[in-house]
Order: sequence, then structure tokens, then C-alpha cells
Amino acid sequence: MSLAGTAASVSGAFDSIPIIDIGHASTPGERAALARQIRDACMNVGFFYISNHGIPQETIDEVLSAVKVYFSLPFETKMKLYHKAVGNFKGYEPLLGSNADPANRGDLHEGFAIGWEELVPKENDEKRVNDGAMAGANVWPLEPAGFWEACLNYYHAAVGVGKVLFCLFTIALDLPETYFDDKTRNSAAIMRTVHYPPQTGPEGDGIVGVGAHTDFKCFTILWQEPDIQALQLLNSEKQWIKAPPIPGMLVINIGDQLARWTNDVFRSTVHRAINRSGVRRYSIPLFFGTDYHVQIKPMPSCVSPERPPKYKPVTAGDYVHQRLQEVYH
Ligand SMILES: O=C(O)CCC(=O)C(=O)O
Ligand SMILES: [Fe+2]
Repeated sequence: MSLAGTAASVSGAFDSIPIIDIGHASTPGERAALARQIRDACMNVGFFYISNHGIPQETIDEVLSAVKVYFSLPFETKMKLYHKAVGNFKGYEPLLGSNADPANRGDLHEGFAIGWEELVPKENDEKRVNDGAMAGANVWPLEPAGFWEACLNYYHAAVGVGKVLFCLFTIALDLPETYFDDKTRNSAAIMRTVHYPPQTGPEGDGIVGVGAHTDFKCFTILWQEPDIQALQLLNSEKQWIKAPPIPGMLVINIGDQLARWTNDVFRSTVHRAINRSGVRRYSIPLFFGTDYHVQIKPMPSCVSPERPPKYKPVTAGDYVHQRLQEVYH
């Protein structure tokens, strides 16, 4: 059956989240089976865990310790790089500075956002030329020393995982493996390091760590701090399903860009984070999209007479820019 046909019979009433071992993603004989698992996960849940992702524990430990020091700095120090002053959705986002769910009053987290940057600057870096509405360089705090390096090391490692995933997604979507190559040359990936203070207010006060939302790039690679439950996913029965951190694994979820590319064959699942653990929680999402100048339009394999295109074509950069403006309004 075609992808569009199969999608019609999928319910989305999941109660658990699949775990997929991507350790053998570069072995050609393994890829087809792996892509099938990914297709099932993306059609039914929109979320999955990956094990054997290859990001060294040291890289994770270093970014986590830098991030903990950074967020413990005085408010005024952090506000020197306030993202609205920086102007391109990069830099520091204070507590309650965003609101992912318009029904809520604000998100109880602070964050620091970066985009692509070479670890060693290149003389002639053409990268920014095509970024349109999303153009602009990273900014970096003066302290802690090495913050930028720890962040960029993790960023590049996660982008590497993202490239592997893009390839697996194309196989899962019956497309040539190279389909996204010319659409992901610039690695249009935004990484946020995020601090969620413990939430102590009454239930239903309209303030949670991050309110119910869908992500708006192609997919998200999320590292969450071990031992703290916060992330929850909404299934089609309107039940919130917990997505606890699993040691050594990352969470992957489909975002709205890939839902648009796939005419909703891949599910962009609503999720939120509530930190009632009593302790601070840190997480690091990396949102990976197609290059900002690329037009997002439904793939032929995901359109049929019974499943006509649901979305008008849109340029990735304009789309992301508009969605970010809504969240940080
Ligand atoms: O921190 C988390 O667990 C989720 C974060 C999230 O959903 C986001 O930043 O889009
Ligand atoms: Fe999210």
C-alpha cells in the first residue's frame, strides 16, 4: 500500500514510545529494516528514542556542566545577550519569556539559543547568504570560559546524528537516499540549552515548563537530563503519555516541517514539559530543518486522490521565522 494509503489507517492512540538502535545506520544491509522501524514510529507516535547514537558522553558532560554554570549567573549578566536585543532568535531567553501554548500564561524555563557556526572559522563562509529571515551570527557569553566550545562541540555532534536521521527518513518515505542532501547543505539547526526550575505553583495556573506545542522544524533531537521526568506527549485519545529520560538515549520527534513535507503521513505530536521533580532540570533540544531558502511542499509518495495536499508550499525560513515570532511574541 502507498504511504498515503497506510497513513489513513493509523490511529495515533499510542501508549508507549519505541526505542530504535541506530548503531548500524551506516551498514547498507541494516538500513531498510531500520527505516521501517522509523516509519512505524513516525506514523504512529511521532516520537522515538534512539540508542547507540554515537555522541560521546564526554561531549554531553561538558556541555551540561557549562550550561549549569551559565544559568546560575546573575540575571543582569545573562540579559546582556537578551535575544530580542540580539535580534535573530539567538542568545538568552529569560524565564516566562516565551509562551508555547497560547492558552497558557508563559513557559517556566530560561534558554540560550544558537545556530550553525563552524568550530574553526572558515575564511570564506558562505553559510549565511541563503538564510533570509533567519540570517544572523551567534552571540556568546564571556563566562563560563569554554561555554561556546562545549555548546558547539555538542551542536556539531548532534547535527551529525541529524544527517544520519535525514537519510533514514528518506528511505522510510520511499525516496532516494540523497533526497535531502541538497536541501540540508547549511544545516539549518537551532540548538537551545534550557533550564527548567522546579515548578511549585498550583496545578492549572497556566504556567508550565513548556506548554503544549508542536515543534516547527523537520525533527528535534532532544537530550534530557537523566532521572527527571518532565516530557509528556499527547496521543490521539487526548491522554498525556510520559517520555522519561532513558540513560544513554536521545529523544527524536517529528516537527511540523516534516509533517508538511509528508502531508501529515509523519505525525508532529503535541508535547509539553512539566518539572514537578523538586529540582532544577536541564535539557538540550536541537531543531533540525531544511535550509532556510528551500520550499517545503508535499512529497509525491504522500499525496493521493484520497489524500490531497493539506498545506500550501512555504519557504522554510519564512515558516520558522513566523512560528518563532508567535512563541516569543
Ligand atoms: O525539555 C523538554 O523535554 C522538551 C522541550 C521542547 O519540547 C522544546 O523545546 O520544544
Ligand atoms: Fe518541543
